[in-house]
Parts: sequence; C-alpha cells; structure tokens
Amino acid sequence: MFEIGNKTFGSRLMLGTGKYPSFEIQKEAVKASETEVLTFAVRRMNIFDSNEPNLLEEINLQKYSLLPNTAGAKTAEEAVRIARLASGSGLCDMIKVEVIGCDKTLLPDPFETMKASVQLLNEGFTVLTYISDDVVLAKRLEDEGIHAIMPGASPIGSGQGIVNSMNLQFIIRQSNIPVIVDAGIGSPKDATFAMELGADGVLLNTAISGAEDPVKMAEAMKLAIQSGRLGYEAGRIPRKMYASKSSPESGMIR
Ligand SMILES: CC(=O)[C@@H](O)[C@H](O)COP(=O)(O)O
Repeated sequence: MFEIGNKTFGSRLMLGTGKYPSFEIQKEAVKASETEVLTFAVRRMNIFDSNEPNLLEEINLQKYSLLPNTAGAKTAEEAVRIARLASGSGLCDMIKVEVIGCDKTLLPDPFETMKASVQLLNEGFTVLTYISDDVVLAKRLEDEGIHAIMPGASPIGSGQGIVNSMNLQFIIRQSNIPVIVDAGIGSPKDATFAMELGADGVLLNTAISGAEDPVKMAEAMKLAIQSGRLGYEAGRIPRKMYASKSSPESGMIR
C-alpha cells in the first residue's frame, strides 16, 4: 500500500492509455495489469464528442483512479489550462504535470514544469510532476509541496529502460514523497529494477500497448513490479569485489 495525496493504492503499477491496437485489447490489458490508476492525455482523449469512441465509457470508472495528464503542453500556461479543463469536467483533482521542452527527445522543460506545478498546487490540485532524472529539480519540487515526483527512466516511448540508475537512486533516497518511475520502461526487467532501487511505483504505457501481446505483457509487468518491490523490502546482499564461498568452512566434516 502507498499513498499519494489523500488516496491509497494497493497496486504500484500506473498505466498510460495510448497506442493500443484496440479498445478490446486495452480493456483486457488493463484488467490483467491489476492497475488502479489510469493516466490519459486530456488533449488527446475524446471526452467532449459523444459521437466518438471514448475509453472512459468502456471501463468501470468505479474501479480506477483517473490521472489526467497535461501531455501536449509546451508552456506552464498551457499545462494549467489543460488541468483546469480536466478538473472542470469532473475527471479528478489529481493531475500529472507534463510540459515538454524538446520535440525530438520529449524531455520535459524544467522551468515551465516548476511554474505549472506551483500554480496547480496553489489551485488545490494533487500534483504529480513528470521530470527527467534531475536530482536537484526533484528536491525543489518536493520543497514546493508536490504530492509525488515522476522521474523518467529514459525518453517517453523509447523503451531504453533505466539509463541513469545513480540519479534515480539519489532521487529515491532524498525523497519524502512517493517516487514513480515514469517513461522509457521497455521490459519487465526494467520495471523490476526500478522497484528494486526503491521506487514506490512505475508508470508505463508503450511497453504494454506496443508489445506483441499486450495482455500477456500487462500481466508480466504486474508480476515484475510486485517482485521488484518484494526484493527491495527483503534487502539485497551487498556487492563484493571478490568471491565468497556459498558454504562456510567452519564446522565442515573432514
Ligand atoms: C502515458 C504517459 O503518461 C506517458 O507520457 C508516459 O510517460 C509513459 O511513457 P512510456 O510510453 O515510455 O511508458
């Protein structure tokens, strides 16, 4: 169990909702993942045209917490406008702040991200902020009062996995708010690694929606995250430079 703002979650896997081959497969994958949190880009989600298909109509909304995100925003002003739209539509008071600063890498703009996060905190939102693995920015945002920090493992949709585990560990160790590793996860081992490092959760999309079998991959990710968390709680052995025998010599029968 972990908490973000006033919500408690059993599952540590948060799912994006884009790029699935079909609604049917998406629904199955969401079910198999046992996620409790679905994030979606307010700008890209068809929530306003009742003639168009809409994922939110396809799923049982009682079962999930919705986490609208500000994907598509390039300035703080745009992100704030998108968040207000989501809240005005009664979707949720939680918001994932995402302000992209570079079209090629889709890495977030730290200055606009900070501005948007502070503004939305002042407006009473529960703020989860997506950043790159920037240790100093993570702390500054926590000091401002955000509710969870979401450092990227690697660029969105790249499937590169965790490229700087050192920075992620710095962020995890210094944080007094939940750390959700978000973006760039490619395979279950990446998700396990994030959890073994001590992350509170993982948010991912492409690794499941783009898999050959998204439903199977959703289950694999669920198990990977559970396994990584269990391993973290169990406490791994320290790394040693040289070998040490698995069977102790004292007490050996000669
Ligand atoms: C859905 C969402 O919020 C994405 O922007 C998120 O960052 C996931 O990235 P991946 O697709 O790399 O998992």
